[in-house]
Amino acid sequence: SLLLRWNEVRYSRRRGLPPGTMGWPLFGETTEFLKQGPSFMKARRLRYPPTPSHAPVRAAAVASAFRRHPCSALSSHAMNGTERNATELCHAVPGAASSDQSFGGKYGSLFRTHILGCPTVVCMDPELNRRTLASEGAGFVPGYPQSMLDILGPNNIAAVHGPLHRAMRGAMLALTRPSMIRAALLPKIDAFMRAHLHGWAGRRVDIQEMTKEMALLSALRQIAGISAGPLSDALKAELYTLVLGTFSLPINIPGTNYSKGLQARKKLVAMLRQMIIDRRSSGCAQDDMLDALLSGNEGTRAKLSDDQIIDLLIALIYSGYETVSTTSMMAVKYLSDNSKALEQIRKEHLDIRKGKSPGDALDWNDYKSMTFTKAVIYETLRLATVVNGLLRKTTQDVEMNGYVIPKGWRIYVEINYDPFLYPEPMVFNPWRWLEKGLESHPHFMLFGGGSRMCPGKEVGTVEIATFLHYFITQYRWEEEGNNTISKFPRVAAPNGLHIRVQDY
Ligand code: HEM
Repeated sequence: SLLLRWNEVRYSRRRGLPPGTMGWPLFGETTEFLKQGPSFMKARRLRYPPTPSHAPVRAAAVASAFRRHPCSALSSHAMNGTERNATELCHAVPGAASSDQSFGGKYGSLFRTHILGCPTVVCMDPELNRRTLASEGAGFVPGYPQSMLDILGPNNIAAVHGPLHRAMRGAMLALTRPSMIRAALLPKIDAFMRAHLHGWAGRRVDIQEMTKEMALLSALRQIAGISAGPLSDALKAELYTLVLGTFSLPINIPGTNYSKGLQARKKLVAMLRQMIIDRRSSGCAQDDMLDALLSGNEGTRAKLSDDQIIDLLIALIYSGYETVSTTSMMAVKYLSDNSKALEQIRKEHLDIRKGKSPGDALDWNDYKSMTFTKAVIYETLRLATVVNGLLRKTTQDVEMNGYVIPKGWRIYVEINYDPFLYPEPMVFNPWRWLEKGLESHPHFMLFGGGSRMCPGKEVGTVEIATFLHYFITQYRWEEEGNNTISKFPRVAAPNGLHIRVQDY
């Protein structure tokens, strides 16, 4: 009790912090957070009253400065010190007032806690969140856990800022832009999915295992034309270990997931470096992402060094792997549990096949017509995502809603369960995406926002949609056995998700 009390008193001495509890010294409330997940947020949303009335520090001054300068019209170069200070803070006060009004002003939207080794402010106000993500450089940088930064490498896109981030992001966007998907990636994805889903009828399939393999092999094919075989098996083994390491405590003792993750990184880097050497010496063009990166073609303009290309390839594989695999697995699960949604999505895909012979591939127009499929994918992502919240780190004291968030704290941007944006947020309801144009809503953040918005959004959605197309039009299925699924902090079926598959 004394330790808990001491820890609270320690933090409550700081003026201007949002309400909240800090838990145990060092460990904070990490255990509760990891155990309870969304309920942890919900309980605190209800516990703390609306924020505007709290605004204890300089709120009025900042608000009046902001009134003189609508955020969008400001350029930081043209401002004097006071004004700049006011704008840096503007994502707090005015946004808070307006968003709390437009979102009902019913619940608290900010609270402090201590999770994942850092003092953290959890923000559940969609407008504040949007502004936080849009404010890289003005007080916020990505705040990914140390283990992730160490294992994904010094040139990882998540770890770099400024011009290097822009160069790496530019290279990645050039590889994943819609014209590339239409011309080069979709045909590869289509051919891969057909082969991957071939011959499942009559089998008991662990859909978790199959979607993992699918996401990895599909990415490897797009990146370097690698098909299933010894090389993909070796890459797979190292990647699985690397992923586990990125979600661990950064203690480098042999045997820990962190230490194994670092070893896996070393081996992956060696394999990718060899791949680059082989590709250069072979001299033949292969029309894949690696070729584009090595030649600086396809608008990847700024030529990257080999080390940067290697970390970019690791980022491409890592970012697309768990996101695509778990969403595909969970879409199958939600469709199994919801016959009305299954009927509707199946009709959409059978209609697409009507105009085609069995061997015809999906084209861009087919993908664009998959309205309900996209709704199913987004709803699945929202409810069972690997990206539950986004982390930012403050690089200076920052005001939010009139509270002062100290330099070096983390902001946890909660994106998926806002009850005003998503009424009955815990219910699987894909139709909500058809009603209000939620995808173009400014508070749609399933793929992040601002200058870190996911560059793989469209490729990832195309992969999941193509997988669902061939799965749903060829097969029906039933769940078998006692499958359990945990959704937080990672989506996983610890003993697999088994289904019995039959021809449709
Ligand atoms: C459907 C599945 C996907 C989801 C839900 C998703 C989600 C996200 C989110 C929320 C972010 C923002 C992270 C932040 O702001 O801290 C992000 C960033 C990123 N995503 Fe995705 N992603 C998906 C698929 C992909 C795919 C397939 C790729 C690769 C082709 C990819 C590559 C990246 C990269 C490289 C970043 C970092 C961007 C930067 O820092 O500039 N993602 N993703």
